[in-house]
Amino acid sequence: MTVATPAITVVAAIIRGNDGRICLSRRPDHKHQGGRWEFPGGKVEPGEPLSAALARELEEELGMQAAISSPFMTIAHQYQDLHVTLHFRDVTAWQGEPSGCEGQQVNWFEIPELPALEFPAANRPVVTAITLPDYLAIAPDNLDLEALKAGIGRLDAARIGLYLRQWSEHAALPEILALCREKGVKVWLRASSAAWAEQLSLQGVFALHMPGSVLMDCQGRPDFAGLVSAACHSREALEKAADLGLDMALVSPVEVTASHPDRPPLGWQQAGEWITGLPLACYGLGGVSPADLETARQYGAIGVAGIRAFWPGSAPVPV
Ligand SMILES: Nc1nc2c([nH]c(=O)n2[C@@H]2O[C@H](COP(=O)(O)OP(=O)(O)OP(=O)(O)O)[C@@H](O)[C@H]2O)c(=O)[nH]1
Ligand SMILES: [Mg+2]
Repeated sequence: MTVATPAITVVAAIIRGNDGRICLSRRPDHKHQGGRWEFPGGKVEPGEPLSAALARELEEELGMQAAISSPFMTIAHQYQDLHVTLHFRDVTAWQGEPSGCEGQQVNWFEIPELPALEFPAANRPVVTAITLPDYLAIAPDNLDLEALKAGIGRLDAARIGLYLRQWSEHAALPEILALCREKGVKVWLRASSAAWAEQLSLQGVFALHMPGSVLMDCQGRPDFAGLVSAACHSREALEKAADLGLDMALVSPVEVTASHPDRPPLGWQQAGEWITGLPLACYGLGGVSPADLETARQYGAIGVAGIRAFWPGSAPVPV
């Protein structure tokens, strides 16, 4: 017999300082998930808008006022004793200096420090998502090596990652990865099979990306030290990616694309219904551009991806 556990809705803040650091607090020992670092926040009251709930919690817990927030990611998680729906929101403007009004420890951390901290189990996907770029550029097919290298040189590495769809078996791959490392560009590399992914020991690959067919054949999370993503065109594929414990998904096609004009698009509404709550950092792909980031966030994706609108052909992409 399964016993229903209580279910709560929580809103939590990703407080981003001007210097790029993130403000976290430590949960008091006696509370649920006590002693772990958390994104400050708390329970949403019935009928309360999420933004108002977050502003209230931040005033109560950290003494900061008029915090303006926007959606980043929603995760539903079943603890042994509690079901939580966590709405994580970005906070970039506020008044007052955050401090521990309830006696809790408060600290600012650099983003690369976050994955090593101890968080509640539900937080793993949002911590990963915070380390990811907002945009993912897919290198166009059939580029020659010089054009690829020139484009890499023009990528704004702080905001755009690079998916190499055609270069996994190319002799110049080590050279390309070395260039990306030098430029600080995070690289997603196509996994041609799950077995291939497991044999991979390339330096400097940030993430493995599995096409939909590879995901369907995959029996477990590939044994790869970096992050793993998958192409998902259905709710079932997203659930499989989540069940395998993957980190990310490229969800497509969100809109009609020039390359597949006959393929019916999902639309953001449908994509959002599939994505919201899953423990995966999702990028919307297909007929989208960098200007769609805010829309993507409204519907539960953390970023947007594509070829034409993202790849810097002869000039940097404005983001
Ligand atoms: N604030 C916050 N809560 C989280 C995070 N991750 C996570 O699983 N939770 C869970 O979500 C719930 C949040 O409730 P809370 O204890 O902060 O609620 P609250 O501020 O309203 O406190 P109160 O019940 O003492 O009034 C807890 O069960 C907590 O374990 C997180 O990053 N931030
Ligand atoms: Mg709280």
